[in-house]
Amino acid sequence: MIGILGAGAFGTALAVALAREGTPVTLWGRDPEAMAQLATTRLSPHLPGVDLPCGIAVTPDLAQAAQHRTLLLAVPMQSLSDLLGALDAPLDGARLVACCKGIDLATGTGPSKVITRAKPQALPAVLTGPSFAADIARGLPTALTLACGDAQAGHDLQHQLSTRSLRLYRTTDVTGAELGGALKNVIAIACGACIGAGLGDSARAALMTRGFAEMTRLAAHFGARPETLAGLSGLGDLALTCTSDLSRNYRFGQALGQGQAFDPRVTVEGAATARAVTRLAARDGLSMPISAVVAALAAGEATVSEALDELLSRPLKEE
Ligand SMILES: NC(=O)C1=CN([C@@H]2O[C@H](COP(=O)(O)OP(=O)(O)OC[C@H]3O[C@@H](n4cnc5c(N)ncnc54)[C@H](OP(=O)(O)O)[C@@H]3O)[C@@H](O)[C@H]2O)C=CC1
Ligand SMILES: O=C(CO)COP(=O)(O)O
Repeated sequence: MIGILGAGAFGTALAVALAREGTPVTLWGRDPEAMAQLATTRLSPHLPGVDLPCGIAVTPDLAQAAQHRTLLLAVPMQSLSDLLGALDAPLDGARLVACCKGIDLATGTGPSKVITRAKPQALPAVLTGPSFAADIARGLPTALTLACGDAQAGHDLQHQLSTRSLRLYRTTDVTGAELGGALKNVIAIACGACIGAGLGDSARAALMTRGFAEMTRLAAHFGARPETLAGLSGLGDLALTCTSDLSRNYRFGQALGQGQAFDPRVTVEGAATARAVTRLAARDGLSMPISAVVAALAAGEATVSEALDELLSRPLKEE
């Protein structure tokens, strides 16, 4: 049995994929009314047209959902710490799999360190990589990365969470996997802004490539392996998110590029992560120019044309 904490798009999609293949799931959401409605209709507003299989038990009771030994944490990055704080049990030995992508603004760390800080007796892992919730819920083929510092536990989780259409690759490089997933959202905002402002596909290819260089630079600084960044959790997710209208980060960037408003209720992980990255880069003396302009753009502190000037006026250098 698996507990999924967070009944938004991703948590619900993972619940559907697992339950469809016979794994019983307890899906927890914080809004009792929404959970009661989900239990009755078996339809989630996050996944139109997808029926919840009967193997999913829906609950607003956090303690009940958290009884399982494997818990998928599917809330936005900036809410992860609050969610863990709301869990009274120490969760000794439980496998806590972060499904969020980002860097925690309060601590400047990724989800695995947030988990360890809150629940030192639990085992942290990360599930990340290129996948839209809608695709997973429809049973379309997807490949993700399961990262866990404990190789045996990672192997077990890989088998527990893989389905016929959801194929998990494993790694012990947790830092690389979580930084790839966090940073690709920042670059996706830049690419969305580029396309939204009519700067063209060539400029987007340049942003993706130089963005990938930034991702690799920051990740290497924190001890990640380059091959992890070149895998599903880095390059794979960068390619998906920088080129698809299904991405919220990309659409947020497009709205910035077009000078249009964007619904503040939509989860856009890259905005806070760009700020967190900019702080880390300033602290550690790293060059992260695209992240810096995305942080300024997202905060309304720069226009797209100012951001472009900033990037294009940098000194010419070796690739
Ligand atoms: N959607 C996707 O395609 C994918 C998403 N992800 C990642 O998954 C994570 C979650 O995204 P996603 O599910 O799409 O986001 P959604 O906006 O669809 O859902 C977020 C859910 O988290 C809940 N939530 C927010 N804050 C808290 C909190 N403090 N305590 C408890 N619950 C909370 C929300 O509850 P409420 O409704 O009550 O506000 C909502 O149900 C993100 O990090 C994202 O990057 C990863 C891969 C794919
Ligand atoms: O992480 C995702 C795809 O892998 C989802 O991207 P968005 O959060 O930008 O929608």
